[in-house]
Amino acid sequence: MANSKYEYVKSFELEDEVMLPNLMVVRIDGRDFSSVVYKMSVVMVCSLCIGKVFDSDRFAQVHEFEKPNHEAALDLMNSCSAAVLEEFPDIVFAYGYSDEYSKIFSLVASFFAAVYVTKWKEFFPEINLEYAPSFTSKVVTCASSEVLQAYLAWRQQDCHVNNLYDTCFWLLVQSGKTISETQEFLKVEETVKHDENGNPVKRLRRKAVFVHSENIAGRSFWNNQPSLCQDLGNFTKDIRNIEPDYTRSFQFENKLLPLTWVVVRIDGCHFHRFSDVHEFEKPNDERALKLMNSCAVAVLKEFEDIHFAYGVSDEYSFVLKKESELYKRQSSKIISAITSFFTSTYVMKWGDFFPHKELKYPPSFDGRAVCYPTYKILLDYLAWRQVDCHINNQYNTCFWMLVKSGKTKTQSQDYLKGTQTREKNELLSRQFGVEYNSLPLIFRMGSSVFRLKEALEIESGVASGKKLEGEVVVDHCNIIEHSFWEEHPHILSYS
Ligand SMILES: Nc1nc2c(ncn2[C@@H]2O[C@H](COP(=O)(O)OP(=O)(O)OP(=O)(O)O)[C@@H](O)[C@H]2O)c(=O)[nH]1
Ligand SMILES: [Mg+2]
Ligand SMILES: [Mg+2]
Repeated sequence: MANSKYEYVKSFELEDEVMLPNLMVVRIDGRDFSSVVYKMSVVMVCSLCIGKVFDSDRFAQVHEFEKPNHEAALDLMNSCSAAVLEEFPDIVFAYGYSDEYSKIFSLVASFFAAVYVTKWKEFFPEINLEYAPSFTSKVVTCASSEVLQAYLAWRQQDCHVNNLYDTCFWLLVQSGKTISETQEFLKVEETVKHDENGNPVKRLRRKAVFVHSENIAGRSFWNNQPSLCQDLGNFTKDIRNIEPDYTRSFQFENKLLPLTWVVVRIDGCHFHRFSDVHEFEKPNDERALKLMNSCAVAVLKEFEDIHFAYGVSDEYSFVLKKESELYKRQSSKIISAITSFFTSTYVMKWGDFFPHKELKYPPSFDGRAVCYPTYKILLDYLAWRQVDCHINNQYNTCFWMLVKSGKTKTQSQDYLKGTQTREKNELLSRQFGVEYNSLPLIFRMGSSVFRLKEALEIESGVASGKKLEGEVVVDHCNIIEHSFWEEHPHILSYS
């Protein structure tokens, strides 16, 4: 597809790969409640130290959890962890083993949040889930099994310190390996994704196994688990003291450059499949877009420092004010909190937008954060996204019109190859009687979300009303032209 003059903004997206032989530990810190250990390409272990479920007691209080441990709450967390592990062949497939790690940890937090909301009723049939839970996550890299051992010992120590000594441990059992009798073993081949031509891609989906151990970092436990030893390495000795250098590296947090505009862009994982399974209208499903918008509004209400958001298709970009000190600018926390909050809201609001459609499986989104040093580059970034929206929408509108008129997908693709904007508009008008510019703005412009500076009278359809100052609104304006920004200086430039 055509490049635009705004494409240069892509160069601000820095790579953040973890190289072999590092092991990746993804810790979902729903404020210290669980951790998932990955090997580069395969999730091998998920260790779950049960601590406080949420940072503040608010969530526990609102939902009347018993103290100190509410069994159903812990069971729900366990169940979500198992779901993460079982989901993993799919994630591995999608991201390969040297993809950006922000994608991986954000995806895990997002999926975890979606499963949490989905399973809530199973564990709390009597209690309403009052608001969207969110989780933070980060990656810890371990250069060897010795460091991993220290990491596990450190987490378990923390668990003991918190007086919550019950440590649960999940293993992924590899196919064909001997396993101890106590472990349940299941080998199921399932469709985990569809390729570009819609053909199912099958992989082995491995079942998580649940065991308890007093000391997950001990040789006696670890070395007796063939799947762990083989995939992650043996523990050669028991450790008494954890190297302070290791502990420091576990606590390291990446920070985003100060005084730059931070954009967190989230994108639906495999939404091609998700929209097929849920029979979204093609090329645009207004309800699906409005559900996305409503989640973005919730994000702006939850995170004051986000001043603007722009969404199209299955993605949303959230712009934080330059001076933001959210989570001390720790990128993993910012990315995972926003992504998981968006996802759990998506699941909670699904029924409002699709009252007659069941949510077939929990969706997930990945997130990344990019810093833009100047206001001009930030506006170019937003323009880049809106140009993309325009190009894709125009192409997709033509493509689906051709398909609906009887052409095959390949014929339609060939027909559109190399065509320019004007030719596509002519095609729509001549062959299908559709004036591109009369299509709904939400499809052509995408959606912008921001707070109002002044109270406003609005009229939308039959409903008219007054919007209050500071209220979060959704608009479908042209953000490429600078006139929008000049008319709304409060949104970004004067934050
Ligand atoms: N039918 C329909 N499909 C949509 C709509 N919005 C998004 N999609 C689908 O979601 C996809 C989003 O594109 P991508 O984000 O590039 O692709 P993806 O399948 O999500 O794959 P990854 O993002 O790489 O995980 C589109 O290609 C569509 O297939 C919609 O309103 N209607
Ligand atoms: Mg996507
Ligand atoms: Mg997308």
